[in-house]
Amino acid sequence: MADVTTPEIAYEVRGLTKVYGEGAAAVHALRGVDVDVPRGEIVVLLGPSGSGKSTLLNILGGLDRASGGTAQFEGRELTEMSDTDLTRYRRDHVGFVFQFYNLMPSLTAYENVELVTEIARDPMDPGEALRLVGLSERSHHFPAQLSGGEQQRVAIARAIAKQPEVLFCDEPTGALDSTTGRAVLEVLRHVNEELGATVMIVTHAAATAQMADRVIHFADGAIRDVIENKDKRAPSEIEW
Ligand SMILES: Nc1ncnc2c1ncn2[C@@H]1O[C@H](COP(=O)(O)OP(=O)(O)OP(=O)(O)O)[C@@H](O)[C@H]1O
Repeated sequence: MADVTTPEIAYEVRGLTKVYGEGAAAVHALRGVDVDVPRGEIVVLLGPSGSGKSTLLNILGGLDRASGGTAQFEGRELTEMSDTDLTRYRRDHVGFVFQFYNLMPSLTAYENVELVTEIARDPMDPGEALRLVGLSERSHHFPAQLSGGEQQRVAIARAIAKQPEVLFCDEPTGALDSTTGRAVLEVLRHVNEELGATVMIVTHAAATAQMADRVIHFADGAIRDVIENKDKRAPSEIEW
């Protein structure tokens, strides 16, 4: 039975700002962002280049720090955490997938995943992570022997192997053709359903919004609107 005390909101963000640089060179990447991210949802962030999507993702993922405002993860204030606590938060609770896969070329798919499971608090078996992304057959291949889509699936396996509550994906299909990109999105949907992980995806591929529970539109460092998607589709049904 579900724990009734478990908060249903993964992230509660209020008045979040981020300024890079100072004085005349200052860039206001976030100008006061308010948003709630419910647990277990697929959330897609859309908006023009430079509108602040990655900045928000990086702050929520503990890779960067806000300049002002608050951001709570399940009731814990990220903006007030020490560097040590933020590192622990990153290690124990969140996984990242980027446009470029950042795999170790000298290690097999299995070993790339294992690298993370060796230091994780409650990891799944690397073989299980690779099975979840449909790559059991290629476990012992090196990155150079895998296609772009397969390499991205290894990167996803590596990110989910530590069983994160949240999976952050920044342009996960940016380097892939639409068919391969769709297969990678299918893996993300599978991860969301199988592990119950909240999945946040920054993308320029606006059609990705069709698979989201919630779509956040950014413009000029702020959220323009948040739309609940009542007609959520499987990636295989997305119209590009
Ligand atoms: N480390 C940094 N130093 C200085 N400015 C930065 C830094 N990171 C981001 N910015 C600036 O902050 C603004 C928001 O950038 P961000 O990467 O969040 O936008 P984005 O919406 O994700 O864009 P894209 O879709 O192109 O990835 C941009 O003007 C960017 O140039």
